[in-house]
Amino acid sequence: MQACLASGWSLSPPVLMTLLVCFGVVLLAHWVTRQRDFPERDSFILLHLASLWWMGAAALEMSFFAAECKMFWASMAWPGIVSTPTFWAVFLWQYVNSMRTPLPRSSILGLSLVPLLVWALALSNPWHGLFYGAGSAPVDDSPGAPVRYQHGPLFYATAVYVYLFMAFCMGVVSRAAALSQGLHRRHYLAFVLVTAVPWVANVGYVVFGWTLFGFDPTPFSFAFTLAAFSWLIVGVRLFDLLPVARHLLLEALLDPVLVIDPRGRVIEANPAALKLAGLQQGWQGTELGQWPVFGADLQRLLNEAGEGDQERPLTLTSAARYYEVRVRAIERATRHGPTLLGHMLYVRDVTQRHLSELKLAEALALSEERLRTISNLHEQLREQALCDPLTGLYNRRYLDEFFSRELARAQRENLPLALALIDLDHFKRLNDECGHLVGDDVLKAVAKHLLDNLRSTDAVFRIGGEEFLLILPGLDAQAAMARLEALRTQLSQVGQPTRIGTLPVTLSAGIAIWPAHGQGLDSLLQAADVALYRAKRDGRNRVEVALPPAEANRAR
Ligand SMILES: Nc1nc2c(ncn2[C@@H]2O[C@H](COP(=O)(O)OP(=O)(O)OP(=O)(O)O)[C@@H](O)[C@H]2O)c(=O)[nH]1
Repeated sequence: MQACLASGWSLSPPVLMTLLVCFGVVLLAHWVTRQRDFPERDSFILLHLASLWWMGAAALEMSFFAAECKMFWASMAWPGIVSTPTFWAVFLWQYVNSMRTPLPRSSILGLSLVPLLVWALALSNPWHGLFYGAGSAPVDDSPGAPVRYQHGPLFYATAVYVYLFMAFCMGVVSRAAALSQGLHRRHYLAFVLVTAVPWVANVGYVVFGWTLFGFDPTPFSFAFTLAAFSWLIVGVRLFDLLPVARHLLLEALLDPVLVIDPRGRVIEANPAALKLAGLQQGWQGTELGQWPVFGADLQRLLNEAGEGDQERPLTLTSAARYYEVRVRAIERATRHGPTLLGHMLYVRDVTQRHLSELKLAEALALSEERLRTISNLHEQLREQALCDPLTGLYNRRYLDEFFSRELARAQRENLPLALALIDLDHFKRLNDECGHLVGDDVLKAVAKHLLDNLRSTDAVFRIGGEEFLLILPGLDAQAAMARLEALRTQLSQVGQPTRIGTLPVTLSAGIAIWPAHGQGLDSLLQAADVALYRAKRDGRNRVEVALPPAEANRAR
């Protein structure tokens, strides 16, 4: 060093410019170390330390006049030259894959082996001459003239090694740019550019002999790299804004979120998830199934989840809370299709909604029950409105509805329809002699007698005090006569039970047939009434059929 200083040196503009870039890199690296959350910080700093080394050695090479001093510092630059693309590749790989874990020391050491080996080979060049050939000499006789190097096989082997890393870097960011969209794509394209400029400068120097101020232009291209990184980091805040924003978002979420790797280990959990599990630290990398409170349940859901997004209910009986778990596969697109990187579990607390749903279902069941009661009551009311309270028989109100239906059926089926008007004989006398209550008993007994002897298609109505009406679908005069005669005979043969014992009761009846004796209810009732009158007149305890209309008119 003393000898080199003695042989002369100068701080030429290229040297000053390189030192300025070095200063900028130091400032940037310092700024990065002070950031709270800077992903891939280690590899980023190592990358810049390597480039700093490279530029420092290049600055010394440019400043010293003696050719042997220049060659010494050119050899000294090699650890930086080889480490720069190495850690550049590591940084990009971590950045593109969002790897937040720091680089292990063993990896740093392993990746430093080749740069150290190359350094040793470069420094020992005077003995083997495999790095720079004997033809390496200053370009002219001027003091401090740059050395034009004759590159040996070890130089080219190292260049290939370095270019493999650079090619890897280009591949990683180009692919990331192709697979991403919008802002992310623009960021990745910026990385493509930052990677391409030093590489192009170096390829130009090695293959085409490009030089800047007579030197390898690569260290000077770091001025561009520095400017680009400063812009990306300080201007766009690329490295801290997006990850920090994502991190803050995850922290701010009130719902628990967990990220699980393909081996079922929790690699990320937001504060809500930790709170629910009652964990604080030491959870990273632990098995999801072992997590307290919900681990086993979530693991089961995860095992059951198939392809694509799934939404599943989860009830934590211990906490009396209800959740909905969204299981989302995290995949990376590869040439051979998507590769599973893990799963994201988004656990949404739906207790409030679930309880409301339960309450709603309860209210719904209650209103259904009430509706059933109301409709039963309605039915009862209708029954009561249409039935006679004493005998339980249909009353006059239901007669119109029933008759219209039966008449329509008779018309449709072309069948006769019989009406029989029944009146108890001397009922007034019975009432007077035995009392009204006994009269009621008789009315009930007669109603029962009529009901007991009806077909399912027939109907019986109480249409007046002791007056009943039978509607007998499908019966002509003869058949109706036979039915009424049977009813009358049976009634007259047995006494009717009352509160004072059995009492003899007889009835008289008048029959009218549709369509022979009338077309509507009124005309048929009138015809039956006339026939009943005849039965009463002719001695009671009789059944009479209405006369044909022509004969009836004559009889009037
Ligand atoms: N117990 C009782 N009697 C009633 C009821 N409705 C009407 N009556 C009585 O029924 C009797 C009807 O008598 P009437 O139609 O005049 O004639 P009747 O005594 O039956 O004589 P005929 O019909 O000519 O055989 C009256 O005494 C009414 O008070 C009732 O709901 N209960």
